[in-house]
Amino acid sequence: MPVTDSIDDGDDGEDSDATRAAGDDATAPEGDALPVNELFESLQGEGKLAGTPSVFVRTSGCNLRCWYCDSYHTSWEPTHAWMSLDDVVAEVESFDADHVVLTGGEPLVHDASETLLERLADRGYHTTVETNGTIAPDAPMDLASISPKLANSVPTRERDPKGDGEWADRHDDRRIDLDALTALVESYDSQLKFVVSEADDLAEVNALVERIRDATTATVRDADVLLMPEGATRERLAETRERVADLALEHGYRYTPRLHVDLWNDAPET
Ligand SMILES: C[S@@+](CC[C@H](N)C(=O)[O-])C[C@H]1O[C@@H](n2cnc3c(N)ncnc32)[C@H](O)[C@@H]1O
Ligand SMILES: Nc1nc2[nH]cc(C(=O)O)c2c(=O)[nH]1
Ligand code: SF4
Ligand SMILES: [Mg+2]
Repeated sequence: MPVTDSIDDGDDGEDSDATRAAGDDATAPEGDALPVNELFESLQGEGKLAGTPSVFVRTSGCNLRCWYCDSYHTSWEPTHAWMSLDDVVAEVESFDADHVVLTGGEPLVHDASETLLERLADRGYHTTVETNGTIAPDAPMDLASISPKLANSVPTRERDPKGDGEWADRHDDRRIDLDALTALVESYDSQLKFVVSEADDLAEVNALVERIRDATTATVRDADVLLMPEGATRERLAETRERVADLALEHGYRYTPRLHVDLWNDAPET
């Protein structure tokens, strides 16, 4: 019997866009497997571990639609090949790096991501999960790299890469889940990595950090709050990064570069 596609955009029964765009590869195989958009070795470009040689496993499928998403083919038009977890682990092991970054898309929409994290932990890898913070998993990870989405991410009609604004309300309703954020910061070593475009974004960053602090007994230090300039290309980063660095200084948060964009612009597998 064919196995139902498990790419989940978070909609019960409404994942047909993700499924169709993936073509023949859309059908999940039997057994533990993930829809993988790309798997490569690079330097971690973002966050506390920036500069660390790492293997990146990028899954396809997301429950949000940030207008600026730099991984368009995992969210707006997901493409992938299904890989068994055996093959994912074997490919990870073919590289020298001892750090693995599980990203997407939103990797935590897939149950198999939890199994993959267990298998990587068993093999002694340091794992980072890049997540939008709307889903709290039950799996080992060494760093939860949480990127809660601000209002500046909403794909309004003017900003929607597909032009119709169809996702705006759904994205806005889903982008902040305080319970998931609280569970993540309580369960894991974590960083909160906000994509910032304008000075006005900081009021929302400050308010959300305070809400998270009020909701948890875990300590969220200013040094765990990172401001990352919005920009998928060198050209766009040249417009945002100095402003965002100044905002980090002003508010006492950390600034994180996007090393991979500085080095390799928007090339795939970097
Ligand atoms: C493609 S996302 C995948 C993981 C997860 N869905 C998330 O959003 O955290 C990886 C990282 O890239 C960031 N990102 C995506 N597009 C960006 C852009 N245009 N400028 C800056 N950061 C961006 C996200 O905020 C996240 O930290
Ligand atoms: N080099 C590099 N570092 C990254 N850190 C987080 C990334 C991501 O897309 O999640 C990423 C990425 O795409 N490339
Ligand atoms: S949550 Fe992450 S993968 Fe999903 S659309 Fe936003 S940036 Fe892209
Ligand atoms: Mg990236």
